Amino acid sequence: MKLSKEIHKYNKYPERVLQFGEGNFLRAFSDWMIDLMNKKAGFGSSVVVVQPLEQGLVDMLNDQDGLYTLYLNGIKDGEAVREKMVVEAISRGINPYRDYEQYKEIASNPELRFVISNTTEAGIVFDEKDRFEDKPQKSFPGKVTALLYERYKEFDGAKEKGLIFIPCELIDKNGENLKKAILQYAALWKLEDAFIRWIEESNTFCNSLVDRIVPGFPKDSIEEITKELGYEDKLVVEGEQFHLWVIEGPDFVAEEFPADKTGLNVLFVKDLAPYRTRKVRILNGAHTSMVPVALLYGLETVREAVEDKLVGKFVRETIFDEIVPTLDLPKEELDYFANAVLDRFKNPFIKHFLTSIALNSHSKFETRVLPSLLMYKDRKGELSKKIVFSLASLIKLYENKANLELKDDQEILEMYERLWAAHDGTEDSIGKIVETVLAQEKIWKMNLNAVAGLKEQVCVYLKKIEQVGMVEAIKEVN
Ligand SMILES: NC(=O)c1ccc[n+]([C@@H]2O[C@H](COP(=O)([O-])OP(=O)(O)OC[C@H]3O[C@@H](n4cnc5c(N)ncnc54)[C@H](O)[C@@H]3O)[C@@H](O)[C@H]2O)c1
Ligand SMILES: O=P(O)(O)OC[C@@H](O)[C@@H](O)[C@H](O)[C@H](O)CO
Repeated sequence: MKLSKEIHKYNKYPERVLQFGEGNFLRAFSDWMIDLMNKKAGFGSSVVVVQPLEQGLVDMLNDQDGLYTLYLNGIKDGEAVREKMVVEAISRGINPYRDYEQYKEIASNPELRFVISNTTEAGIVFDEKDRFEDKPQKSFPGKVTALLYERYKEFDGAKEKGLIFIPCELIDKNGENLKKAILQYAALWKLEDAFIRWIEESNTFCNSLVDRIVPGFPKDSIEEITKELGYEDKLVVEGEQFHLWVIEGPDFVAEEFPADKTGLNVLFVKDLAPYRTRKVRILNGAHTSMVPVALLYGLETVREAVEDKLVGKFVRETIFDEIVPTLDLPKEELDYFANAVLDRFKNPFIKHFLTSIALNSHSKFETRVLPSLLMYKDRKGELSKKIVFSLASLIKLYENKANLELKDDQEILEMYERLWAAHDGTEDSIGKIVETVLAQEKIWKMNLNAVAGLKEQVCVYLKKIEQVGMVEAIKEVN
């Protein structure tokens, strides 16, 4: 028996929320919150989900009438808990590549008010190849611009039909960047000035920062879970208990989106920059910098990494000695956050695979780790050893990318292919590999060979890893 409305009755509300992205994160985060807001704060809104890519999960979602089971595992009020619930927020999913008319009709729903998205770091982009006539446009902002134009025409530019955007992509100023891309499309497609004014004046683009560890589908334990549930659910999603959503926007957003009235950890603020920097540098920075080291060490999950004697020490010292000193918030606050993050990493109920965090490691290293390396050098006048060691490990990790099925930008994968194939084991050859990787301005937004001493230090560590393997090499920096 599969999960569906036949076995789980639920209320559908007007579709007031449009969601781009049907991935694990939103289903374990904002959809869960909207479900609670419907049940506890009279929000009265269903979510219509649009699949941003041609391939995706909306068929599966529709097959289960928008329902899925969420497990929230972790520590709540000091107690270990494993809660499960069926999330009822989603009314249906649409694949705009197949059902464009259905997608277009969303624009003329007078009750629509919010747009939530998570299209990964790659999603909020302007692609000048997108054309107005495309059905649909390739990029997420292209699709939204076309939809907004439909809405603008349908309601004659009525001010109250503007939408509130709360993007969840983990990029700086996600709301502002989405708006910028939409305005670029409006200009590219030569849409009228009045439409551009309507975007500017009647639509609201909030920046937001999300935080919840969501490992996703529990592939390891799905058989037991199915037995426990008594029904089949192809969209089970697992996340931790901890959650934080920081939303930067005008006051009326908090009134209209009553997440903070339901005991949820949702903050409406005027400036989210400090929250973002703290989270991205400490939590995501620790994740990204531990991945190559822990994988080469032979570990599989985040928990194993922080609980291992040597790798755990490496992770803690990276955070407290090399990341925290580069941040500007009060030290006690940073230490408190960092300790809480380490506790979250040790969550015994969550299996967070290092290989899943490894996806696109290079762009993550650039945004989440490199700023700490550069700031540390600036402030202390020397290199942060552990972060540099992590960079050397990253280069080594990509030698055997096929073993771990590492996914990254194709150009990056091809570069490593060439570099490692030409490697003859000599110091010169290591130097060549390191110099070439550090020179990739497309990845690092600068030539890292310009950082004094960096190339030499990466070479030293890479050579050590080559010679003695990670289990011994990590002792160099511990
Ligand atoms: N999983 C977590 O713990 C977590 C926590 C906070 C933030 N995030 C953010 O969420 C993202 C991953 O989401 P997920 O965990 O739901 O993964 P997922 O693979 O389940 O979902 C990814 C979603 O992004 C869409 N997408 C992917 N590439 C796209 C592109 N180029 N254009 C438009 N849409 C695109 C997919 O269609 C899908 O809906 C990451 O970028 C991460 O920063 C994840
Ligand atoms: O989701 P990614 O792949 O961008 O990054 C991996 C993790 O660092 C990330 O998912 C964190 O668990 C999350 O950002 C916690 O809020």
